[in-house]
Amino acid sequence: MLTPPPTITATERPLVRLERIEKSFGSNRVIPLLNLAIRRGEFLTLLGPSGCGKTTLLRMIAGFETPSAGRVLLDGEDITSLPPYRRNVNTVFQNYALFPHLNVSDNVAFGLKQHGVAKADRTEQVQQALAMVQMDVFASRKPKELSGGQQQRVALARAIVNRPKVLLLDEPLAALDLKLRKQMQQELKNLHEQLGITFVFVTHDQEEALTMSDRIAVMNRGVIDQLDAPQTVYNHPRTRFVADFIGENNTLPGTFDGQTFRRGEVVIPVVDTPNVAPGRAFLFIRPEHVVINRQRPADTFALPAQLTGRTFLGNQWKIHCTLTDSGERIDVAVRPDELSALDGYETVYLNWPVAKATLANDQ
Ligand SMILES: Nc1ncnc2c1ncn2[C@@H]1O[C@H](COP(=O)(O)OP(=O)(O)OP(=O)(O)O)[C@@H](O)[C@H]1O
Repeated sequence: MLTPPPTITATERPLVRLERIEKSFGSNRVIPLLNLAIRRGEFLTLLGPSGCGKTTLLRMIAGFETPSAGRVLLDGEDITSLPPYRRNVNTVFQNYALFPHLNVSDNVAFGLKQHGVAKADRTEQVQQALAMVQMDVFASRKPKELSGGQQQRVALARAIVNRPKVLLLDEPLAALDLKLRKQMQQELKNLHEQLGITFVFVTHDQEEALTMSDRIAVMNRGVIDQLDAPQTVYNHPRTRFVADFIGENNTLPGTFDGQTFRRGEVVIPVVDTPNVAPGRAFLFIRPEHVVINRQRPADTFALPAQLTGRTFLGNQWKIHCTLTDSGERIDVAVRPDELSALDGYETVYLNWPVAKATLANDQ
């Protein structure tokens, strides 16, 4: 007997759905064809290099841009042609965009006033929102009397005060210095947990994406190459672009025969090969997973290599190796206390735990 399909409950239905979205500016096709389902309550990050279309995508959810084709759905409702103020979403921008002539409270109250919320309710909601971002003590200051981090907190309070269904964040921390940025990352995560609303966060900073997100959509020229949890994106990159963009990876070209990966004479066992077609393929292995053997191991594969250089990185050294067969470079991360064991060796044999490598066809 066939098992009946699972019933989709309201909580499982995606909160935001982008259906067959396309976007061009004149002849510049920024988003060729994109589908994306954003889960209710998740912290989703759009990650990718400058110009890949992250902001354009976010602005289409916000309503500041109209797709050239396709639909935007919020909670099942088609909002494609609704103006921003009629959508139950708010945006926080990199440059804060506060009204300079209004004090902190009035900045946060502005939207509520526009929507006709009564004064007493307004005061209470503003107070609550400011308290959530620890800015209640600055309620009567003007934006120019605040630091960048404080202004961004006010912008956040303004965006959450009416409890939108989705909070869109367009590189909100990019203008802050590193220390403050780290602190605000944590605060944003806390805010997300407290509010329980859906966050869609844009960044080109992979570390920020890895630490903050429930899921990351890695974008490459308007295409989502991979949409997964941070650990999956990091440990199992599905394309060469993702492997290069997230953290550091050694990339080795070769041939996949359906079971093993071959480079000339060397046969390398692989296990992480979902959707990899036989033929030309790339193996990705992180520097921290490569093992330098001084003798050729008898029981497993090994790639002969020369040690050609080293770079000090504080808590680790990066050892640069050149593969004997091809001249390609492989970097290996070692701890400082492991370094002296390599002295005097020029030819070594590289391998790695089979499960640590990922394979992909070039895309
Ligand atoms: N209003 C516009 N008119 C014309 N071209 C635009 C417009 N907005 C964006 N673009 C183009 O669309 C492409 C994607 O831009 P977008 O701002 O979405 O990228 P991004 O990934 O957010 O980059 P960044 O990290 O630099 O902000 C770029 O080539 C950009 O020049």
